[in-house]
Amino acid sequence: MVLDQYSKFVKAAFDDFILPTKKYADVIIPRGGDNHVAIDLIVQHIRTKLGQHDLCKIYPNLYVIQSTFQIRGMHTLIRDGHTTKHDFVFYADRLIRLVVEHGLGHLPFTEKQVLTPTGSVYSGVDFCKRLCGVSVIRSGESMENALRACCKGIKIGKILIHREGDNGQQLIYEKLPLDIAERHVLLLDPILGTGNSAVQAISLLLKKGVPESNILFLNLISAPQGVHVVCKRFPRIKIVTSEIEIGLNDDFRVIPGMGEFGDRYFGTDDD
Ligand SMILES: O=P(O)(O)OC[C@H]1O[C@H](OP(=O)(O)OP(=O)(O)O)[C@H](O)[C@@H]1O
Repeated sequence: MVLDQYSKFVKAAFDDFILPTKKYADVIIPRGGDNHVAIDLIVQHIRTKLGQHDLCKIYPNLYVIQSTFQIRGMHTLIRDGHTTKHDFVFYADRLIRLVVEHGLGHLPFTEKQVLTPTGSVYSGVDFCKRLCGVSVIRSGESMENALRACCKGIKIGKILIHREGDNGQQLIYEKLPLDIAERHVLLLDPILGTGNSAVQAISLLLKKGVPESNILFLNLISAPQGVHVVCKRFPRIKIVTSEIEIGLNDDFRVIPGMGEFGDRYFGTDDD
């Protein structure tokens, strides 16, 4: 029942977009009992969605992939702390594949005509050829398979950045294709938190001669703080993400987030 009202509420809030959400929630679902928790969750969700909408308006190079119930379902599973490693990897991989495919859609293309078996001409496009991936070790490596599955034989470079809290970022290791400056670069890291790791990684790519507009940063979740930091500093890079988060906690971890992505994906957590 509450969910039904919630759907109507979400639709109305988005249709009108000007409704003061909390007040509206109070009117639709009277407070009291379990509804109190439901309202808070709804308000939190709407705030995130409205914030996401605002961020995309502020930064035209930020792309949040269109949400569907399948995508919400995948997020629900990978964010659930009780999800098994096997399921976490399976659903993270599904989401990553979607983000990668979406990201590739932002690459330039050339027009191409082909002759179909019926003898007709099909006016299509040719894929952008000069590409490479760069994964931020370690979590970014989880995105390499999806990129390889979409781009046959793609070169993939690596960057290792040591992270401590909200600062202390330090570049430890890098191995990049020698001709990276002539390529479009798909930067891979599932989490954008404070943005400090991304700033380090992007700065290195720029130092190697990659034009800012040739960088596409692909991630699963982005905290608004990280989006502000990256988009303000590098206004020409594109960010493709699947969800915008509420923010960061006192430890500079993304919330609601999904915990330590690398540990959960590679099975190095304690469980
Ligand atoms: O935006 P930031 O605040 O810099 O945080 C994001 C970084 O944190 C995570 O890596 P983590 O340091 O947890 O290492 P891991 O990939 O080895 O798990 C993530 O994969 C990013 O690289």
